[in-house]
Amino acid sequence: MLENRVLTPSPISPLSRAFLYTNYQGGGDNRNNWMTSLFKSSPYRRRRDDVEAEGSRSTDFDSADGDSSGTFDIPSTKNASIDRLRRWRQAALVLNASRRFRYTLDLKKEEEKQQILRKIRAHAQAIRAAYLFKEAGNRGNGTIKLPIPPPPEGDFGISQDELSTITRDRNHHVLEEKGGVKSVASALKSNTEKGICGDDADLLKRKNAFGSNTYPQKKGRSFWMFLWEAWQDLTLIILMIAAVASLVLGIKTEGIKEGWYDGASIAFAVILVIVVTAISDYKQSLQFQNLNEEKRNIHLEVIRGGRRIEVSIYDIVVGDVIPLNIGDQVPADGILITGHSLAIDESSMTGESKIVHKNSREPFLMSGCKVADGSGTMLVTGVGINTEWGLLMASISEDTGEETPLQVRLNGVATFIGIVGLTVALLVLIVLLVRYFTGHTKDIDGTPQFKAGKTKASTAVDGAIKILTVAVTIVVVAVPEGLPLAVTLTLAYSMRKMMMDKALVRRLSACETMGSATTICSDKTGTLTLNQMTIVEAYSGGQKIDPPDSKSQLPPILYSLLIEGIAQNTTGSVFVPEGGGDIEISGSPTEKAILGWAVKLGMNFDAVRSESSIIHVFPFNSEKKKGGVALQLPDSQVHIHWKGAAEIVLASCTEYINASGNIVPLDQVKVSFFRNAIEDMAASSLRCVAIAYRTYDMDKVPADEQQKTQWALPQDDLVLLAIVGIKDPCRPGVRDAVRLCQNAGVKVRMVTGDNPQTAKAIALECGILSSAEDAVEPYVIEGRVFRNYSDAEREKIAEKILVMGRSSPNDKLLLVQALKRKGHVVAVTGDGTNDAPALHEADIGLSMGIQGTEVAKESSDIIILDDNFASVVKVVRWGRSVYANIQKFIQFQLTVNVAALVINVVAAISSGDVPLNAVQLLWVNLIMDTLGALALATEPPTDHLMHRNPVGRRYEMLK
Ligand SMILES: Nc1ncnc2c1ncn2[C@@H]1O[C@H](COP(=O)(O)OP(=O)(O)OP(=O)(O)O)[C@@H](O)[C@H]1O
Ligand SMILES: [Ca+2]
Repeated sequence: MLENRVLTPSPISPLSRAFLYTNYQGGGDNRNNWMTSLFKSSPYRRRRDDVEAEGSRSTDFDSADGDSSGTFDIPSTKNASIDRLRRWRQAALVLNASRRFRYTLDLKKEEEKQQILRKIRAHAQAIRAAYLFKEAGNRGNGTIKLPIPPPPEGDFGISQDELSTITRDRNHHVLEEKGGVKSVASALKSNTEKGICGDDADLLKRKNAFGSNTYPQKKGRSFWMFLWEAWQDLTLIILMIAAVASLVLGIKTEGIKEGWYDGASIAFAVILVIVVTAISDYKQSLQFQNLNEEKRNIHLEVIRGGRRIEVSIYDIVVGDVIPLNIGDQVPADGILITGHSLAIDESSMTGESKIVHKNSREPFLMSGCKVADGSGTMLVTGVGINTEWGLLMASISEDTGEETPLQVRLNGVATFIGIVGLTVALLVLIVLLVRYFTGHTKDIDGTPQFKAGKTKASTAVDGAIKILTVAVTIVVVAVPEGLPLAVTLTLAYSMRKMMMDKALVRRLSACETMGSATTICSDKTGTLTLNQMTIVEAYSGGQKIDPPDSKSQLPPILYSLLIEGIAQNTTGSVFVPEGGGDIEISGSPTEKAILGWAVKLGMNFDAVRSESSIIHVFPFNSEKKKGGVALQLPDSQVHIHWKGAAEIVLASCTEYINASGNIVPLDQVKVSFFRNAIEDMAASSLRCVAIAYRTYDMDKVPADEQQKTQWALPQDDLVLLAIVGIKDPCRPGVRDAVRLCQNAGVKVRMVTGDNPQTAKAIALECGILSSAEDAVEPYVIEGRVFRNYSDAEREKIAEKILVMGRSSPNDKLLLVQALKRKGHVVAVTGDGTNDAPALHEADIGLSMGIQGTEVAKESSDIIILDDNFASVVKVVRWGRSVYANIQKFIQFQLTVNVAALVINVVAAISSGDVPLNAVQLLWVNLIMDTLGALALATEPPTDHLMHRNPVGRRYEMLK
């Protein structure tokens, strides 16, 4: 059971408190009903894109070859309509809908969530009050105590109520009255630049005054619920009736001492089945709850005491200053402090997929939304239950309502087998009845059991019931109830094991799909390499700087421009502890490498940053492969700095600063000098970044705030300042992992944003390319070339591509589509926000746990927690073992089922009696279905699995 996450009662506004008092009459339950009716009352319109979003995650279950042939298809597209799923569900003979489809995509729950959201928006205050009330009721153990928190302000200059009015109601007036975001920050004893001081006492004080960023979790279903559900199974109910009948019959015919055996052992068998099923289901629901916990526990950076530290989202407090970057989730309600081209996707909260630009006129940020573009910092003003997100999270229980394609298909198989069993049982029933009533069924001494006119009616009925019990038992044996159980068990087991291997499974179906993957398109940076970057080569002033951090080789004017560009044109930061100690550099690995180099060159980060002010930012993105910033200097000069992929930035340069500090034109000779330098560095697997700048007229800078946000920074006629080569070593073990994949028939392709030469060098290093001779088109291709092909051409060469360099996220998507059209089962890794489409399109999307953005994680099926390619390969292994185990289980089931059925049918027809009686059959079945499932489902994978070719899109389970 999940413990309640709220430790301290969150403070509530006077209004809510008034509400509590006026409504306090009947206790917690009333509140509950009132709330559910509130949630229920609005008519619900389902949004089309919601359905599609889910539909695209579900699979295409229509297949020409039915289940009877034993052939299965991995659906070729994720974009099957949800209706098909529905149809399929209705088509199956459902013995117990609730049990069988527990892990099915739960449309109703989705609808519920949307409704709740809408209601929350309308009744936020009232619902919050109701929650706190219910909480208090629960805590008080029946005796209801009203939560009267200490004065909410504590010793802060502003109350939660006022903060809520500002942020939640988007009230500009109150914000202005309070003196803007800076004054609000100081009222919260925070600082818009340095954040809160963040020691334990401070954090505690904030949690007491404003609550913590947690919400009461809806409790999962109890064990008794699972027991209750497990027992509502048609077969089990029939068996229960059979047990009672047998008990009555037995006692009547053989007396109380001996006659209870049969009935009781049937009953015992049934109880055992129910308990095992319930325990297994319950354990799985706990596992899913843990997984959800894990999924929600996002780690993010906050600025405390001027230094960036990583904390869990649950530890965010009011007053915190949080840097926001593209792909992040807004972790709490807040006000924007500074932002550049910041755009927020509010669709998860408002339901409209609209990107909202945030600036000083529209500074209110809502928890749970995603950063679609740009960057900024925010001041937290509301956490936990005081935000709409918190309320939403508190009101929905997240049961992973998913059934995987394999489960759905195997349900079909189970149904088919069930129908065969039913037919056979009917046959046996008829044969036995006919034999019995025609006097062909004889006792051991040879006298017929039934003689027309002589046998008593009650004896005849007894005889008929016995025959009926045999028939029922045959049905029960034939129906492989254990099959869905086995599949769920296998999936849950491999999911748990994958977790230990650093893969967090977001979608259960990914476990099985991964087993049939035929190709993996992997990122380079961070996945195949360590993502620990350092600058090892540098070119500046028209020459090579050796060693790269020798400041003396740089003319002063070049040095100061370079340092200015690096310090201002970055999303990272440098923290110098006051009392001495190691300098802390934070940011993306590339940024860290460049900042680290500048620090070694003698940069004083804070000092350089205070010398000029930022007018406008063009954030780095993987599409353009460069990022820029416009600076205003004290003398009203404007500098525009660019930093990005070396050959791209170099192409925009017309001048450079030479060794004596003069700006000189970049002639043909110098251009080829720099080009060669880039190629040399790339060939030794270095990532190349160029830094350049230009001056600009202040008059031409748009004065209007609105126009400025649209301003495209001038990006030509640049002056080259430096080109650096960054080393990012290959991960140890990647070479072996790649080889393992190749042996297993899974082709590994590298899709990277880096220079094709760099990509080639790394690909050779980790074995994706076997020799330098292979490193030619089409095996190695540039994103731009691939992009410009027609669909048909792309399809033709896609299979050959091993390395794609200088690719944009869209190229990745094109490659995935082409490969899928060729019939591949494609796994794709990605970390960036714009990798989301490719991750979504792929059969299995894998996102990176460390470097991955929230957006990428949400579009993925599996999160690789350690960003390591070797973990991806482990997932393949586990995926394959899912198939192997289910195959074994089906073989085992069929063997026993067929044997039992054949023996009984033959015997019934030839001798009128069955050699295996109901109790015996039942126990065989019991062991087979439950314990057999337990045993076979949890077989670990063997190395043998990785020497086979992948099953691919078509595979056979029953042969
Ligand atoms: N922060 C940055 N500032 C400026 N340039 C950068 C930055 N990060 C990367 N680059 C440049 O952009 C190029 C590619 O970046 P991109 O984000 O597309 O690839 P990546 O995602 O880092 O690599 P991969 O696709 O292998 O994971 C790099 O080769 C580098 O030259
Ligand atoms: Ca069975």
